[in-house]
Amino acid sequence: MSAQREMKEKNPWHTPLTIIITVIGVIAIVALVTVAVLQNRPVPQKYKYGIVLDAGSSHTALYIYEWPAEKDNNTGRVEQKHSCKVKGKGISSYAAEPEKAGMSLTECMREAEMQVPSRRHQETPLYLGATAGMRLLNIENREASDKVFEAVEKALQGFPFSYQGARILSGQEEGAFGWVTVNYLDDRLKQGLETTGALDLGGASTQISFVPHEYDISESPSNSVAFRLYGNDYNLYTHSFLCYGKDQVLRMALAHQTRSGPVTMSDPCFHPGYSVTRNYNALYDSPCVSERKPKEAPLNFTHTGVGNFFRCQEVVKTLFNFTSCKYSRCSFNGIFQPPLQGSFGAFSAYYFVMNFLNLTDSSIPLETVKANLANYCGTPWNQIKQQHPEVKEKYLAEYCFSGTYIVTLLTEGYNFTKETFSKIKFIKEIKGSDAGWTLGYMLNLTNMIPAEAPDSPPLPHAGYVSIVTVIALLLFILFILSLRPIWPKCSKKPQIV
Ligand SMILES: Nc1ccn([C@@H]2O[C@H](COP(=O)(O)OP(=O)(O)OP(=O)(O)O)[C@@H](O)[C@H]2O)c(=O)n1
Repeated sequence: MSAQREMKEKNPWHTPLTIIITVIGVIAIVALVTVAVLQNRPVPQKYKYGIVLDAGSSHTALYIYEWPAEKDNNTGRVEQKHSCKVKGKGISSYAAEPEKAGMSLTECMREAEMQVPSRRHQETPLYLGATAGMRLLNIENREASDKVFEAVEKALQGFPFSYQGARILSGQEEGAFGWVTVNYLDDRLKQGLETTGALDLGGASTQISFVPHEYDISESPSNSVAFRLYGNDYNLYTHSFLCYGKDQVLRMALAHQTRSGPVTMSDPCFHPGYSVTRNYNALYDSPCVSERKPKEAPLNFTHTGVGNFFRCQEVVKTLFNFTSCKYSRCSFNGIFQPPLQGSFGAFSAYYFVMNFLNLTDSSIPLETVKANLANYCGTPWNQIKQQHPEVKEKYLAEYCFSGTYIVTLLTEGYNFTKETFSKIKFIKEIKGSDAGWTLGYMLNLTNMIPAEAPDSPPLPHAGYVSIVTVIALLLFILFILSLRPIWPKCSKKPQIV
């Protein structure tokens, strides 16, 4: 009994020093892991914001973007937080009463004040970019266009954001930024994947942008834009056709069919039974058609529908000039276009129209698209109105024309074939953000896409904690092993001292 007690007393594990060292070691390791976990736990996310107003020909839209505050240096994803459609027409339609252009933005700007946390207002950049409507007004009446901008600037400066200016984007910028948006949202730029082309159809202009494969696009410098993004070089082909947006091209089609100044015009692009009175002066009040105005014409003409897709296609084709091309190859109107490459995203009015016609599914063959359009255009106007009582008549009447224009532009204009047509995806948005030029514009102006690839990201939180824990455990085991000299000897024989 006394020998056993003596054995216990001599067991080195039970010396106070060993116990103290072990306890301190364990506490130190637990403290190390705890500090690492607490110090690096994800803090509640803070965001920064940017606002872009897209002053289009048909309407203005406001977009609010947000991104994690710590990561505006290239690694955080910028996403659309909110959008607001300005009531009424585009700012270019306020040429005669410019103050109203400024006032029209108030409601959406108030929404923006609510959406962006007030502590971020002052640092939030606010941009306004105007597209083809203002390009046309600027051509037609420079003074009026300047007055509209003055009014818009004044209105925007009255809000608490960091106003960065209002300007007209060139067609090249509009095309290129649309391409940046689509490829940024698809994560193709950061990953260096093959890019998607961008097809944008507005009210007054239309853009095509893509990176051609092994084709020298320098033969037309005005159609090429060079980018270095995330360490990759891109030579982008882009072109914007002014007057080939869906509203202006409709004017051109009506002008073409009324060039002799008739009292009544039968239009294959409108449904049978459709009939409205149109004013000649109003129709020709645009630089896209003003030169075509007939010398002698009555005040009005009666616009009636016939509803024939194939004849409508013939009308649309007359709006494209295929005769002259000074480059190795052209799309139309003597504009250089390299061979189409890869897949395309088609947005804005491409989407609105094809979505209305139930033709956004890429698996629908081109021939079926045409057959559906032929059927749709041939449907009597009364029946169309009955089927879509919720759609404004003005828009409803134009879908036959718009659908025919889209198919003709893509196939005859840009040379999509029945094989390549299936590579077009009609899209409204990508991962919750609208497809369009605004996001690309803001990313560019805020330098949020770096030319070089960002440094590889630090370890994620979970990885960091795991590594600290494993290292701490290893240290603990090493510590225990270092105490080997004072470990009790494992012998069956009691150790008699
Ligand atoms: N639900 C909708 C919304 C818009 N549109 C039409 O789509 C066209 C283009 O709209 P948008 O992309 O907003 O063009 P804008 O920016 O106004 O034109 P642009 O870029 O040429 O200045 C316009 O004819 C508009 O009437 C439509 O058919 N259905």
